[in-house]
Amino acid sequence: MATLRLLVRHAKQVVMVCNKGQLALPGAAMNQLAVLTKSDQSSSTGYSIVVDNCGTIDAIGPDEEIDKEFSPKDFTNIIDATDMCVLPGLVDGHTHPVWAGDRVHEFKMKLRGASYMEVHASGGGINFTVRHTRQASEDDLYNSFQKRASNMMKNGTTLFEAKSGYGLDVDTEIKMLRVIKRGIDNFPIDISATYCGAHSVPENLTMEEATDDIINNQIPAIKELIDQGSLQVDNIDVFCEKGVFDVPSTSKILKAGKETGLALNFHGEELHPLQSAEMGAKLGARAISHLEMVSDEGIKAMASSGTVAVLLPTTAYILKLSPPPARKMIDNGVAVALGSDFNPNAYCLSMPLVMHLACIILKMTMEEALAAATINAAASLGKSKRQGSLEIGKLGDMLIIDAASWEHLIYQMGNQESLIKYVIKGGNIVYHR
Ligand SMILES: N=CN[C@@H](CCC(=O)O)C(=O)O
Ligand SMILES: [Zn+2]
Repeated sequence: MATLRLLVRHAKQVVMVCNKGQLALPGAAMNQLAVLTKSDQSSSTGYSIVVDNCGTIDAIGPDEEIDKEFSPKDFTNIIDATDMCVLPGLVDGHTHPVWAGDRVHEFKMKLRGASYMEVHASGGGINFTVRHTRQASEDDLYNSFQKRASNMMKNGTTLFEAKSGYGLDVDTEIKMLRVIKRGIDNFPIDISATYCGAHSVPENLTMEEATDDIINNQIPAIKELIDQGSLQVDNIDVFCEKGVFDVPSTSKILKAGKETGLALNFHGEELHPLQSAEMGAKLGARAISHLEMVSDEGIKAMASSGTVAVLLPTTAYILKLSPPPARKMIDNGVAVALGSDFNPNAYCLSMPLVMHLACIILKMTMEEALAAATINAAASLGKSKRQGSLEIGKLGDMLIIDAASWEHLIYQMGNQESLIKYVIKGGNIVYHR
């Protein structure tokens, strides 16, 4: 009877990312990754990883040491990773994966020069998707959500953040959160759920009325369903932007979410500098996304509060924005994470492509990009005690890639999923090609 779930052996490289139980890698630490590499001169056959029947990593080390302690007959599954590299499962810190109504027509408008806010102000953008999402059935939303999540998994994601926010009324927001809950209950990979009822001001309300509806109707209704166990919600989000929710309204909504037990994780400083990073840091936000326009003071405030910066290179790419100052953030000691920002404006489900874009557009090193897409993204979701690195005591969430070194996952521009041989969640093989 096998007492252990998985043995991966003979790996050429094991990228642990960190090996001292760090909960995040801020600033310069993002460049110091823990990597085990078999040297060509060594007589060793490579590195092994042992995952127990609870899905936890029990041992990592040279094959010869692991072979002394464990026997192949102890394992349900054994993977021969000769000439392959093992990395932690990727973590996507920011996605909008539940919606109906794609916006391919807006891509055309933007190519002709329309800005994101011009499209938004003319009734397109988020509000276009809201109209379609309100009409869609929960089953239809779930089916498309499932396809998107499975695409993320094939691209190496083992944990992702998923937002509501295309409902903007209590019934549709709850419908979206129910779709996410079905995903949490049924998908093999993990999901951190975010309530984002303040993603846009609904067409029939003012910002003040929308703020009031969120605080006095939506949050209490969602709290009741969380308490009954029919919803699971981890974070609260607001799109804090000129013409959407201003800083005082954002702060009120975030405080109401915090009182309900939700972690603060919001959109800030994307198109206009509003000092929302300073406000978020003061409120103890766990993460702020976008930050294209963050000020030096905002960066310092986030470094001191330990607020993770979730950067989204797909947005800067597709909207031709000046990118967020990633270098300045890292130089000032901020923990930078990455997200795909998958949404009908930025249709990207691949974290390897996001890491590639982070290197080119945000001028990050490959080490920084990997730290940002693993341990720091896990920290942005409060999950880094168990996820985001390959260490004893953490979950056996990993990728095995068929490449000469881990950097190939970032270096290749597109089609990186062809390198991914196995995606493993808690020691279970959830995808194999
Ligand atoms: N900026 C706000 N929200 C999304 C876009 C959502 C949409 O356009 O549908 C973002 O993070 O990029
Ligand atoms: Zn977003």
